[in-house]
Amino acid sequence: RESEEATLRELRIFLREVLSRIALERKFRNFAKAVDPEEVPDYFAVIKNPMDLSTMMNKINMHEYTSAKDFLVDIDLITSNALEYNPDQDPSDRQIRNYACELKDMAYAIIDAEMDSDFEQTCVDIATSR
Ligand SMILES: Cc1noc(C)c1-c1cc(NS(=O)(=O)c2ccccc2)cc(C(=O)O)c1
Repeated sequence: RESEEATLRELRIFLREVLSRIALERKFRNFAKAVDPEEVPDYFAVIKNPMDLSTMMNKINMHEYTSAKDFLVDIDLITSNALEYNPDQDPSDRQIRNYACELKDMAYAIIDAEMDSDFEQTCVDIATSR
């Protein structure tokens, strides 16, 4: 229905705005693009489901998110991948883990504060009705 398309359009506009705010932060620069196998040769042997902010922007534009919940699944993946690939005590592992946790917290905080729960439920209902 037209109104359903209007609702999903509004969701995409909101999710692009959330991603844009996150991607502005310098501390999240290593999550902005896919890990480069030239830079991190064994990454894709360890991490089976890579995810990054630019891939998420592409997924928004491909209409692959039908609710904020779907969007947060990929945010969680960015974070869990960073924790999995960078588990050691050394400062560089610890720093990327901290930034990954801050990215997750920022995404959840924005959505909890700015996403109307009725709007989210409407999005979920549209997805389940399809
Ligand atoms: C992400 C990520 N997950 O595990 C690790 C380890 C990283 C990660 C990846 C890179 N280099 S990269 O070429 O793949 C890249 C650069 C800029 C944006 C996105 C990726 C550098 C660093 C770093 O700390 O300097 C960390």
